[in-house]
Amino acid sequence: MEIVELPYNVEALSGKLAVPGDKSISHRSIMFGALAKGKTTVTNFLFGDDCISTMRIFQQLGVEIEVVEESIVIHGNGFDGLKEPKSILDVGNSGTTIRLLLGILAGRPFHSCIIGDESIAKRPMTRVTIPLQEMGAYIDGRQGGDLTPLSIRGGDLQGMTYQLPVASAQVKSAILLAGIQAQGETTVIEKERTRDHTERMIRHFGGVVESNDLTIRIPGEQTLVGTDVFVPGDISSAAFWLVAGAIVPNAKLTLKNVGLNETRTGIIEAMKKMGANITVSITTEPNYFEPIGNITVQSSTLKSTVIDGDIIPRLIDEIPVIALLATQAEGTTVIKDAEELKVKETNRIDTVVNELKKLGADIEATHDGMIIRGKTRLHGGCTVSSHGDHRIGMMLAIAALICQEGVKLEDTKSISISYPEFFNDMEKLIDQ
Ligand SMILES: O=C(O)C1=C[C@@H](OP(=O)(O)O)[C@@H](O)[C@H](O)C1
Ligand SMILES: C=C(OP(=O)(O)O)C(=O)O
Repeated sequence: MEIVELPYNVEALSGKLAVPGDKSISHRSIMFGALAKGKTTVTNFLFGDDCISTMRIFQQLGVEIEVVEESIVIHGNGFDGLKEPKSILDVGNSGTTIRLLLGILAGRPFHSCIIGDESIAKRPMTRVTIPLQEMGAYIDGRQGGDLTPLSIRGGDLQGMTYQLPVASAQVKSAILLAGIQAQGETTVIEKERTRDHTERMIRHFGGVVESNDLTIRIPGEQTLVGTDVFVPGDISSAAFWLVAGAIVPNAKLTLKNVGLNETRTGIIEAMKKMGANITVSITTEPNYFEPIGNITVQSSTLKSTVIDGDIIPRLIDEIPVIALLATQAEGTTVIKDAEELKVKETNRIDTVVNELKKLGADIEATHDGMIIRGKTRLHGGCTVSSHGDHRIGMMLAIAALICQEGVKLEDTKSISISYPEFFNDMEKLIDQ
């Protein structure tokens, strides 16, 4: 297993950086490009392992997808353009790929087998397979269709009304992707607002979907039309530099062209509440389908906070790095209502708590989050592990920047899931 010696005791960070394309939007750009009729060109696509898994799967489903210079060109032939795959579809480590794919395949009249890696094999799928079966798809898998390997044969879908039992954009999106192919209308009622990239992308590809607070309605049997997509920078990747900028002394960083969709900007609100010195400016035209802008962060004096309730889905993937931020805030920070962390790439409550403790943090796990007492000096002088979870690996690499002694990071390969250039970008910010 690869072990990397991380930079530590860093005294300054500076520079401007364009973080890689948004992972959620990159997945969807391939999917919608494949389902639309005509040509779609995607620029600033994230060439991370998860999005490459999505691209390969749609190629296996018979869609012509080419990489032209740094862009992706997709020649979609509509929903009927998807063909029965001759081999198993492997989603790798990607929860977004498997759950949205199930929604798409639910309406296709053929059989597919789906597998993923060891982490995917533990992640719950009945949250999507139950509603999709109710709409008319045939799905089976280990433990009553909850775990991979899964097999699916799409059916003639009927629209339905479904109240989401969990706040999950992946579940919402799977049902919308089935609903857009079904007979009649489908209504999804969310528990809390989650990222709305699927809804925005349906409209961007000429489709119809109505959202009113927590209720989303989609008419069935729609046709989508190919279009161009510029993928905004990923705020979930920018999050690592936002926290680095706030906790490293003498830091001033600007992150350019970051997606600022309000269903994703919880981290900016939480950091501001903690006293972080952050400024944001939107740079896109008001009618672009996703808002984009620049964020500047500087070294900050931080205070503790409570993070709970409906902000959780708006910063769910940033909680590991927010926990690190809280170790540098004066007082006790409480993160709750975040049980969903247990079913990510790892159980992120346990991995965050165990790994940050090794570095000297005062942090404890609760049933739905964590409690962090600050401000602590992180000592380092040990080996930590990503446990194969990209967000844990990057959070630990940022933690090392403020450690007194060297830190070794085990299992760094996972970082290429969402941020293949992470260590190069880190070097740029330390060097300048
Ligand atoms: O729809 C998406 O692109 C995602 C939704 C979230 O998952 P859940 O829907 O399981 O909350 C998030 O954690 C994941 O990284 C990406
Ligand atoms: C949870 C994540 O992704 P996914 O669910 O797509 O594996 C993530 O990127 O943090």
